[in-house]
Amino acid sequence: MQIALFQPDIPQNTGTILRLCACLGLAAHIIEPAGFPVSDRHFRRAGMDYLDQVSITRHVSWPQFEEWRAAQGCRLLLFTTKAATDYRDFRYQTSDILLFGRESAGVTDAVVEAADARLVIPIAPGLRSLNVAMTAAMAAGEALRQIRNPQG
Ligand SMILES: C[S@@+](CC[C@H](N)C(=O)[O-])C[C@H]1O[C@@H](n2cnc3c(N)ncnc32)[C@H](O)[C@@H]1O
Repeated sequence: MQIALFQPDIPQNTGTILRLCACLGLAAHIIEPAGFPVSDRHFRRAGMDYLDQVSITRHVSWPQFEEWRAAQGCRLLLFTTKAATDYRDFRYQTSDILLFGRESAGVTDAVVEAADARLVIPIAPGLRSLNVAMTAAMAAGEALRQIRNPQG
């Protein structure tokens, strides 16, 4: 199970998600451009000392990420408010990549098209969306629960 962030633009959210990845043992992927510097140096300056515990791969563009993913043969599961499938009804695999969109604008149509599945965390009617780091935590929690307890 891996986590990918599409062009993140709020560093605090990315930091929270990288910490989640470190604590849960998940690899992280950042698809650039991001709205802030994503070099190791900048993360370290921001005090993210647990960075040593997480594998972070930077992809300079969406096409380059897709090239890498094709070589890996991993499914791409897009979390989006514009999906019909409840994330609890989907069957996850260990090799899946969970993808989350940019805070300000979500993802592009090309990303929506490329995804193997589009999943939603149902929220109260009339409300826009969850925070992206909250979404990542809920998504990773459900996916890992299923993978570690396939009967459950
Ligand atoms: C703040 S939201 C983006 C809102 C953006 N205006 C849009 O139209 O997508 C940031 C990211 O969090 C994730 N997200 C937030 N709420 C979600 C939900 N209820 N279900 C699935 N994903 C969600 C999605 O990956 C989304 O791209």
